[in-house]
Amino acid sequence: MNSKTIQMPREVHIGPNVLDEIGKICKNLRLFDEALVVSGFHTFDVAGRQTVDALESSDFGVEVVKVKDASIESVEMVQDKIANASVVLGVGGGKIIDVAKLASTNAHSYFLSVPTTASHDGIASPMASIKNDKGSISKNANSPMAVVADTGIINTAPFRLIASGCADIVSNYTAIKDWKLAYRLKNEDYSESAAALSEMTAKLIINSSDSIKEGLEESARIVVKSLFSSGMAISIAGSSRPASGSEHLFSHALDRVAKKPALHGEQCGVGTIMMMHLHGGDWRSIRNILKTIGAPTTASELGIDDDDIVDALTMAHTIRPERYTILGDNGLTREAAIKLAKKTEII
Ligand SMILES: NC(=O)C1=CN([C@@H]2O[C@H](COP(=O)(O)OP(=O)(O)OC[C@H]3O[C@@H](n4cnc5c(N)ncnc54)[C@H](OP(=O)(O)O)[C@@H]3O)[C@@H](O)[C@H]2O)C=CC1
Ligand SMILES: O=C(CO)COP(=O)(O)O
Ligand SMILES: [Zn+2]
Repeated sequence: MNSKTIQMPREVHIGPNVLDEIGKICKNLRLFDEALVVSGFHTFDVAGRQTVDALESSDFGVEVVKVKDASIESVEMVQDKIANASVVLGVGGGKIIDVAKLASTNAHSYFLSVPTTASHDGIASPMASIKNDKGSISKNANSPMAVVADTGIINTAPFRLIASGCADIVSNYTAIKDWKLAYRLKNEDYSESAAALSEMTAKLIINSSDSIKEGLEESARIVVKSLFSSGMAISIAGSSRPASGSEHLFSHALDRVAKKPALHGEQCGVGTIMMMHLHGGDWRSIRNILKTIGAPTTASELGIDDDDIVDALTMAHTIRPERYTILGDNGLTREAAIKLAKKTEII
């Protein structure tokens, strides 16, 4: 049997005010001297500056780089700044964490994931989703050495971001159905334990959906823990398969065609409703869960034109042709896409 390596974070720090401890956390991990903080144009004010202050008070020299998008150019820009840094800290949402994760992997530097929101399950995963002119590619990267999730900060993020994180997890349901299909039809590698963990995480969010409320620190904690365990499913699989199927291809396609795309998890949630219908599953219950969480369930709630939904449905299968899903090798015809989006009341 072939050997396999599974990477997991070494430490997870979660709770209010853990960000103030980040200097000590780095030192306990035997990281010293120079640190590079990668953050976003909003998230620097939310948590980046506080990260710099905490590191400086533990005697780190700190450089800061702000990133706008999750492109390969951003990864290269960050990589160029790493030079002497013993550790790279990604402080922000999904795109910041992905860029810092991949740049630190390429530069053989350690990486700490410091999420400012619970909007995506890349917080602890060993993958980075990088956008290019074809949509999105999933690149292997090192898992973070540690995750420092300050639920006091995450809790103050707009609730829309937390609801989006829940929808990203709900999408595990169709991702697993697609994965099983690819296993049966294409003999693709499949991991029972990764699939079970991914589905269990989605169930956990559904069972907690009534208690996920705006402004509750406990809600932020539940969602972060679920995103973390979804990331662990990705670690076990060694690919994003357990958390990304046809619904994610639809979201990546929307990122290309929509004038103003919505949040990643929001788009994946709407995609899950439609892909569950294609799988012959209970799409209405997926829609009800998303509604309970407060995530969008229609094109207009996403702020996306009906035509863009249909275009994204017809091109989704082209985004990662190697990832077989319910969309098959040829995808949906325009007529089938319109029928699907209407039947599920997305448009
Ligand atoms: N690697 C993996 O395994 C995975 C990767 N992903 C990827 O993650 C990305 C989605 O992440 P997501 O976080 O939704 O999107 P973004 O990283 O684009 O963040 C969305 C917006 O939220 C802002 N923001 C973040 N935190 C706060 C806060 N506390 N208060 C106010 N604003 C805040 C960001 O600000 P700013 O402008 O400062 O960035 C940004 O404007 C996608 O690119 C997706 O492909 C998703 C799942 C798994
Ligand atoms: O978003 C992800 C899992 O939620 C990662 O998936 P992708 O590989 O499709 O970018
Ligand atoms: Zn996702």
